Amino acid sequence: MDKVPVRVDGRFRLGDILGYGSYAVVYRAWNIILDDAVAVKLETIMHSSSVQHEYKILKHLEGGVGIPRALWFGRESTYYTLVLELLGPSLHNLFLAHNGKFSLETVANLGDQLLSHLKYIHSYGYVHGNIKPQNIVMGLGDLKHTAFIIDFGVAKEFWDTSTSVHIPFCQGRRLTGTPAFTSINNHLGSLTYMLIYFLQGSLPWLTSDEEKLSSSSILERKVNTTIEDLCRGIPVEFATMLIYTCSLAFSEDPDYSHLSSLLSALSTCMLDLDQPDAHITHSALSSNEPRVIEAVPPCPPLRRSSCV
Ligand SMILES: Nc1ncnc2c1ncn2[C@@H]1O[C@H](COP(=O)(O)OP(=O)(O)OP(=O)(O)O)[C@@H](O)[C@H]1O
Repeated sequence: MDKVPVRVDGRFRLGDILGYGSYAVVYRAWNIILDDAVAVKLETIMHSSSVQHEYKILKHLEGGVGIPRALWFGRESTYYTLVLELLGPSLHNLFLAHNGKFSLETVANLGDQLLSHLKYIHSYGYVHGNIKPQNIVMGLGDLKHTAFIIDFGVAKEFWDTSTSVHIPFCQGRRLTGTPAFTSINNHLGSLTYMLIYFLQGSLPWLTSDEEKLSSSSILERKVNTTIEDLCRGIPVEFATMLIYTCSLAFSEDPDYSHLSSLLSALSTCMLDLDQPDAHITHSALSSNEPRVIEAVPPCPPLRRSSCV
């Protein structure tokens, strides 16, 4: 990385690193004029800029719950720079801090919030394209229970606003997103995988860090994993969600309220990620015990494990 500037746009003084991505490094920074903390994302200048693309989309989505505010975009020395509102820890980091499992209430609450954010993003004609634990962060202060979706670097318009037509289906395109969580047929599949991952503590196609699998090996493992195996021991609602999202046609509008009602039935309390996450307690289970998957409900032929 080239020498990192001390200040951006004369007013944002850079501090420690908050996180790394494949395109950019994100710093905590201080707005010396407003006396306010912000996040600054630096991307080395190349031909096209993913943070510029991200800025454009965030401005378009501005005001939505769970959408980070974009404060400034510009060039600073050899970097494209995006200044964002400062947010809290990612679900990836919180998951590690909670010993690799979240409670059912936490997962259902997160799922419900994220469904509503995805519905909002969808209503503006975009798909996020990279839903994974690193790209969901919690807010700070009064917003500490609000989940935010970050990193719109590979988000795409699926709706041609000039013609009001859904983009056509194309085969043979390179995979965008992250192989472990990506769901080729729809973005809701990635959300469902992520929720299952939080409950199960892993996914069958995830391996230890040492064993780096290629995208095609991950895909093969996904195709060979049945929904029964993936959802064993967790409430049947997650299998229902997966079957539903897998059955969606490329240009079909998802029924968000159906998915949300599945999760609301499981979410009876506030999300609390501050405390170490207690696993589902006996008392929580005894009154309104969620049904775990024993037999998977019928699903459309040939779709059973096609949600890759
Ligand atoms: N607004 C923010 N406030 C606090 N932390 C943030 C913020 N934006 C990003 N981060 C942290 O920085 C990390 C990397 O950010 P981001 O995912 O946007 O980078 P990227 O280069 O686009 O990543 P990717 O490789 O997934 O495309 C995040 O996982 C998060 O921990």
